[in-house]
Amino acid sequence: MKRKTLTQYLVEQQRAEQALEPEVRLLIEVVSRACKTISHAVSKGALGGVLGSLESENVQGEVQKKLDVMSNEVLLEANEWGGHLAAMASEEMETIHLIPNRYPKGEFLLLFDPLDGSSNIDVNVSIGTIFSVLRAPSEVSGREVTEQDFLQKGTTQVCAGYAVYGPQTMLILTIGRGVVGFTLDREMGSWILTHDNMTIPEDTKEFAINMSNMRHWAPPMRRYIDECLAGKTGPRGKDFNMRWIASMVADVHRLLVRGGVFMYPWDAREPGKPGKLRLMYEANPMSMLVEQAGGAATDGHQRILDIQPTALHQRVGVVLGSKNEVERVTKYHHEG
Ligand SMILES: O=P(O)(O)OC[C@H]1O[C@](O)(COP(=O)(O)O)[C@@H](O)[C@@H]1O
Ligand SMILES: [Mg+2]
Ligand SMILES: [Mg+2]
Repeated sequence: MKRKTLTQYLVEQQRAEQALEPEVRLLIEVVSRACKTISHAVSKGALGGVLGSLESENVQGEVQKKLDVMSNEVLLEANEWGGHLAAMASEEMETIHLIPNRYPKGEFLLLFDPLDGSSNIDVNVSIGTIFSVLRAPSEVSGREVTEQDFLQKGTTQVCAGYAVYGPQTMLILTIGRGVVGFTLDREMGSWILTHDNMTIPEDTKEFAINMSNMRHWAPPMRRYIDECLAGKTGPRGKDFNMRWIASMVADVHRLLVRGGVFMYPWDAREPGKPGKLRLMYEANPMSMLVEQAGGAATDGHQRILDIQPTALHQRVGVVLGSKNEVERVTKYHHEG
């Protein structure tokens, strides 16, 4: 059986289903090409001179890795001239990146975490790129896009996805009609549709959380994990398994393939911050994918996609994955 390429899938969606605007199709193609370039650099590792850190810090005060900066540049460069975007925003840039005047402008906004899982780069563990596409508000025609234009709820995302650079390089995508996965065929240089309907089972026996933060969690979070750890003889009546890769892309990819619940909750290390992960270019795109796959995503209190952003680099607590587990964690937070 001949498998579909990403281009064939997108053209089909555009033609037969009227589910995809031509500009969004082209935009996805450009992002996917940039991810191929990043994947190539990742696979070269030390041979390509991409390992290690720079002297610089990003806006979040995190030391930048060479690959963080390189991936950011690849995405900016690839998307600048396509004519589909009004502006871009990235984890690695303090403020938004306007499309230079020498290029045509479009009506979409692209947000990305160019390299997710930075702490795993040098140790050869799966990392990725996360992206989200919004429509620029209609009033922007005739004026410059501002940061405010990006501050839209996750429910307004036009599409979202990620590339995971692991044993295989894959691109996982939603255009609001389920979740599909493509595997990079390196010889052909093509993304091939290999996972045509990714779904997350409602129940699971696997959780992902950084347990080293346990003493800092809020009581509802501790309650949930304590109950999981109690296993068969505890209140849940079953044994749980735990995984923590420390690359959100790889952890979310696992639960899109076999279910599970992923959590990076608020903790008391920095009580003023709602969480570690970023709403606009980590939590929102992943929440759209998870919901489209039949799962759920909350910040422990409310649906992530319903949160009204107030800042580009806003952080958020994250609980996402198998629906019944996410609902349980959220219920424990409501009970206090
Ligand atoms: O090291 P920790 O605290 O467990 O954090 C791991 C989390 O941090 C992140 O690496 C943050 O992403 P960046 O690498 O893009 O900053 C997530 O991918 C991951 O879930
Ligand atoms: Mg990240
Ligand atoms: Mg990153």
